[in-house]
Amino acid sequence: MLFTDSIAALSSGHLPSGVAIIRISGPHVRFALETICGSLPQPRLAHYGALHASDGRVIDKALTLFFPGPNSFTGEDCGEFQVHGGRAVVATLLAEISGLPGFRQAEAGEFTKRAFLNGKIDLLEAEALADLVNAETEAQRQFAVMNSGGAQSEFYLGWRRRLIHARAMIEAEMDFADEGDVPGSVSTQVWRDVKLLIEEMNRHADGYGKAEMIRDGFDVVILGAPNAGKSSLLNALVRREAAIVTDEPGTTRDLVEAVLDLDGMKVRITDTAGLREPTGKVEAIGIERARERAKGADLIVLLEDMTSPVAVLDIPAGIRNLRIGNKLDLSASPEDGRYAASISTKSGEGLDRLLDMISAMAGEAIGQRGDVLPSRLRHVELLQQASGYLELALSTQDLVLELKAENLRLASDRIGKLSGAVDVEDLLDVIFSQFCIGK
Ligand SMILES: Nc1nc2c(ncn2[C@@H]2O[C@H](COP(=O)(O)OP(=O)(O)OP(=O)(O)O)[C@@H](O)[C@H]2O)c(=O)[nH]1
Ligand SMILES: [K+]
Ligand SMILES: [Mg+2]
Repeated sequence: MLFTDSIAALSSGHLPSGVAIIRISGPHVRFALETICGSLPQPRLAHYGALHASDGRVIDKALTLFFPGPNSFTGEDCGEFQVHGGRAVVATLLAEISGLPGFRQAEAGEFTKRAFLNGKIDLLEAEALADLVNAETEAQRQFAVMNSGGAQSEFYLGWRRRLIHARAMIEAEMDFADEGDVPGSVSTQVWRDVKLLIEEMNRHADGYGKAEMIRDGFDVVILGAPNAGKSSLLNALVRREAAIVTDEPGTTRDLVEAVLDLDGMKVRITDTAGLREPTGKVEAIGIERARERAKGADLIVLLEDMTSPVAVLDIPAGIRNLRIGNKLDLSASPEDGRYAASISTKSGEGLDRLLDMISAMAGEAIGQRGDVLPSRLRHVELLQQASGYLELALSTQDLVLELKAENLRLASDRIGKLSGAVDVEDLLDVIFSQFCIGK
């Protein structure tokens, strides 16, 4: 695909910064570089020199790079100005570029969109690039870098090949059938593989929860009676005063959430109102929120003050929990078998052990690093549709081969939409608008 206009944007972060990178792409890039640098830099070699405005003023001395298409990120001619990251420098240069014929400011994700439309990357790789830009933890980075390198694409391509093969076999069988000679063993093998594919697709789609956990975090909710030390625990784990602590029971009313990077995994910790018979409206709502919030947790930490234990036992079913004893510094009998761990938020004793336990549980829930997982709800929906068509292909009456073949085609079409190999025009705006400007 050829675009007739050229785009420009600041691709580096907030200003002022040491260096700012302004990126341009499109058919007018050569002209822009010649005009602003005085001459076209050697392809892919940094050129150092003054950048000039149209009235002859020097804008800055900068490094300029030229990446001729099609061997560039977008597949078009691309350029990069690495200037000093002052607001006025960037504003002047951007205004200068925008004033050149054919240029306009890029929209969010437009460089990546052009890369996709020019066949440089597929849709899964584009989505993974967005994830890479947004990655905050090591697990997120590893997941994104693996997929931006094509791991997810290759995985689905394998399925698509098997489906195309199955369809070819069935269509061949249809031709044989006209001649009254049906090689039954071939089709038995094909349907066996289709059945296997359905299982593989469903299992893979189930992995979305793990991808969500990598992106949104492993969700830990602290529950316990008033004054158990829940807010103190949250503060100790995240090492800042995220929640108010007092010796007054019923201090915390609302949910207080903080995020932790634990061994490269994002972990969300939520402090809640102490559970008891509420003494007023606000506390009643707070306790209701605590109970609601706990239902969606990946792990509940049940905290008890060991010097006056009040066990909270009516926790939501089916969610893992750790019963933890607090105020070890005041406790006479620290080796209490009721608790998975004994801690003191005051002295810090036992906190590392608790963090190790949470980390192990998060690691187990997230699964092996390097697993290929569906990373968007879009993927899960297409996978479910594909496996639905395969179910239909299996269940359609044996003799209607045309129907079976059509359902195989629809399934492989859905898998093709994952990478954008099959028409996805309607999706593009949704996907690329989630990017930042300049990417
Ligand atoms: N000695 C000792 N005191 C603690 C410890 N942890 C918390 N406390 C104290 O216990 C009191 C209650 O602590 P909070 O963290 O507010 O307890 P909470 O469970 O959040 O209480 P609510 O929000 O009212 O439900 C405060 O006075 C804390 O300083 C501990 O490990 N040792
Ligand atoms: K309190
Ligand atoms: Mg509290």
